[in-house]
Amino acid sequence: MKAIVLAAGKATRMKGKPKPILKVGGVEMIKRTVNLLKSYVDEFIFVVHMKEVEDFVKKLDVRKKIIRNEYPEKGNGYSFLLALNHVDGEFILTMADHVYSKEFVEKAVKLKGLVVDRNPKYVDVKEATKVKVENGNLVDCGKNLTEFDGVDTGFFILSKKDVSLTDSTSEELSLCEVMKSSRIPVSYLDGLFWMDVDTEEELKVANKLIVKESVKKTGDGFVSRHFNRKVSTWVSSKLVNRIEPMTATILSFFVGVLSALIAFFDPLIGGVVYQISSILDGIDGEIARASMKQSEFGGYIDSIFDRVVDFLFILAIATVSREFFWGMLAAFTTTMVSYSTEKYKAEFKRSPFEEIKILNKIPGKRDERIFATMIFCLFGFLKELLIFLTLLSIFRVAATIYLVKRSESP
Ligand SMILES: O=P(O)(O)O[C@H]1[C@@H](O)[C@@H](OP(=O)(O)O[C@@H]2[C@@H](O)[C@H](O)[C@@H](O)[C@H](O)[C@@H]2O)[C@H](O)[C@@H](O)[C@@H]1O
Ligand SMILES: Nc1ccn([C@@H]2O[C@H](COP(=O)(O)O)[C@@H](O)[C@H]2O)c(=O)n1
Ligand SMILES: [Mg+2]
Repeated sequence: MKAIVLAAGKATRMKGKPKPILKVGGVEMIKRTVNLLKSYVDEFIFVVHMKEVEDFVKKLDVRKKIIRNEYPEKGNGYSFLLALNHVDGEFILTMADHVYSKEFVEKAVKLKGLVVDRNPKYVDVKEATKVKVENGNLVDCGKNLTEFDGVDTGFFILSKKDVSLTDSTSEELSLCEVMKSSRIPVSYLDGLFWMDVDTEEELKVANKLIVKESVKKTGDGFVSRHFNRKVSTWVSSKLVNRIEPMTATILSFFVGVLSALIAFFDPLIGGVVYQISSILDGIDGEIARASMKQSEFGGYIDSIFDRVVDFLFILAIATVSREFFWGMLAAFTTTMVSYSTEKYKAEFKRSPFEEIKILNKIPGKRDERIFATMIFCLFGFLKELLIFLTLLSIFRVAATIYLVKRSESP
């Protein structure tokens, strides 16, 4: 299937900036859409006007045709008609200045016609293009409709036969006019994440929402879900367009090592810095997922660095408290918590947190251990901390093994 991507806008409300190549959530808007669509599309038809956009699109590693629209003032309907000559049969049509979640695209590509949102959660309906539908077809559209059935998401799955060429003689031809005169079919997809980014403010909001959406759905402990992620996503939204995931991984690792070095001299301060490193440890994954830069090596090294930091911190506490027996047990058992879930992924080729949902609730995850460590360090209960970590980790590992065995039993 082909996809037409309209990227010839003048971006008047953003002072003429090349909107399609502005970064949102760490990746250029047009590239985000291409990345989400490329598994469904065998050729992209880009309609461009700005040289910067054309140069960027030329570098995209996809099969493509680039059509220059010399008259952007003629409207996005004119851009669409320029591209229509290059498609046959069914095709996708979307806007280069819209951002969509993966879930939205996965569901939208199975629909027909204009995808309409009856419960838009992330756009200003007053500013949005609203649509009127009769018998499943588009009969009216525009920003000023007072009676409407939903909001135009800027995502279409059309067949060439759906589109009747309009005989409009007006100077400017909007996509709305083309689609209205063709009475194209309409499908509904409600309440999922998508945005039309027309202003600087909407760019900031989209950035924040994409990072917020990038929090992993499973595998976080209680402290991470209810506290750490609130802080890390705020930091990630500030850094997502500026740093790579690996930079964040290395940063949180060094803060973790620093916390252990400090704990050798002052466990109280060391414990607080350890908790800060734990919060920072969420940033690398958030940036990786938001900017579509997840990598196996990134996940691999992120986890290994965490083991090193946890070992060093426990070594510091064992040294200061001269409790090496409990220190050795705490270091071993906390490492086994990670091993017991990562080995599950290696053997069963699935996430234990997806397969055995209760594992997301059982205490003993790293974020919970580190938060508890900070509390024990604040009160100077160092030996008690090592015993606590050992017993909690033994409980978590035993529970994991039991639940894995039970999940495998017929
Ligand atoms: O002891 P567990 O919890 O199994 O250790 C897991 C942890 O190292 C994971 O790291 P990740 O970066 O994915 O998780 C962060 C936690 O480490 C932080 O403590 C928390 O504050 C942050 O929000 C994240 O949840 C590894 O990916 C796993 O492989 C490892 O098992
Ligand atoms: N450099 C990195 C670091 C992490 N990842 C991915 O994120 C996952 C960890 O997520 P957190 O939010 O808990 O940090 C990790 O398993 C990787 O999938 C990455 O791709 N690159
Ligand atoms: Mg991490």
